[in-house]
Amino acid sequence: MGIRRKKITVVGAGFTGATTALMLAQKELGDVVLLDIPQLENPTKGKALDMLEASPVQGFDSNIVGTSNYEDAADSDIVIITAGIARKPGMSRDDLVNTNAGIVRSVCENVKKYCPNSIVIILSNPVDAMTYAAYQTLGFPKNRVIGQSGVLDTARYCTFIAQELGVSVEDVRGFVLGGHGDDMVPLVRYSNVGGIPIDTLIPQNRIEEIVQRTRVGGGEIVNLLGNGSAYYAPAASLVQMTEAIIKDKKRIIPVIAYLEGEYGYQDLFLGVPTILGGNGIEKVFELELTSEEKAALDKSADSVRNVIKVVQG
Ligand SMILES: NC(=O)C1=CN([C@@H]2O[C@H](COP(=O)(O)OP(=O)(O)OC[C@H]3O[C@@H](n4cnc5c(N)ncnc54)[C@H](O)[C@@H]3O)[C@@H](O)[C@H]2O)C=CC1
Ligand SMILES: O=C([O-])CC(=O)C(=O)O
Repeated sequence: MGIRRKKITVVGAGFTGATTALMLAQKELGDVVLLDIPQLENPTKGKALDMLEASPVQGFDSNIVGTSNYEDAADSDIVIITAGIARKPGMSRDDLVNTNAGIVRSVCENVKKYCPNSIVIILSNPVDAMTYAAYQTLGFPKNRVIGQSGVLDTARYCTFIAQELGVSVEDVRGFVLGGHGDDMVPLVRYSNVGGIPIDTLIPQNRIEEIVQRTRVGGGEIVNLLGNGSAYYAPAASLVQMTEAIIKDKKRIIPVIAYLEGEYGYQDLFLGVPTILGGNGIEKVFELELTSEEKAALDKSADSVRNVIKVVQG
């Protein structure tokens, strides 16, 4: 039996989906299927072919096809869902809930049918609630249904810390807990540069500004773009998660995971630190939190629960 390349389907060929497809192929993580609605079949095929024609220049051997037919996605190892509408200035992510819940559910019906053994990563917003909707529709075990927020939120946080200190982004460590909304919880106590705690290097008022800028980091980009939301850093985040799974790297990454008692929460999807490997979410770390940190996480969990209630009907 030959060794088969991994197959990765990206549903939604818009800004985030197309960027993700190209980055996945450039890293040769597998063959990529880019899938959008039938009305956009030709543009989707065109994007995929254009990416493929970059492969001789950049020297990557991943195949990329565009389609609107789930048969082309059959038996994918990983499915990344970016389908849905994005917010515009003045909107919150939660304003997208009804439209995107319908889209995510219809996509997941197909994923369940054509890719029953896949690991599914959800990006569509409001992502904590969309991951919940996907989990309900897919009926997959919880380790195989994963939402993306923590990698992106942490990336923003680490960017701002590196800028503040004028140090390499490679040496910044930290992470963000909670829902993908304005009350997410960057954990300052667990943040360091080259092992040196940031609160010994950055004054408290500047740390607070960095935390606040991180919380509204998505909105900052939405306001600058004017007609859509971020896609380069979101795509890079999806690729990091995909790589951790495909290479079974067992990376410690904050992702949106289904909680059944962890941190005291039941039947909730929320951003928490996990081990991400070949089986998807292999472990959820339950950190000791101070009473202040726990209160902030409770507030974020309450916001997520309110949006989940909408998808629960
Ligand atoms: N969780 C996160 O950190 C982030 C989430 N997002 C979210 O990701 C989503 C996509 O964002 P963009 O790519 O910028 O939007 P976009 O509008 O550029 O692309 C969305 C694509 O989904 C497609 N689509 C709609 N219904 C579909 C269906 N039933 N099947 C297949 N494809 C379908 C559309 O035709 C469109 O091409 C938005 O909901 C956005 O809010 C974006 C960035 C970060
Ligand atoms: O802000 C948005 O609507 C898109 C998103 O989730 C992000 O960039 O964090």
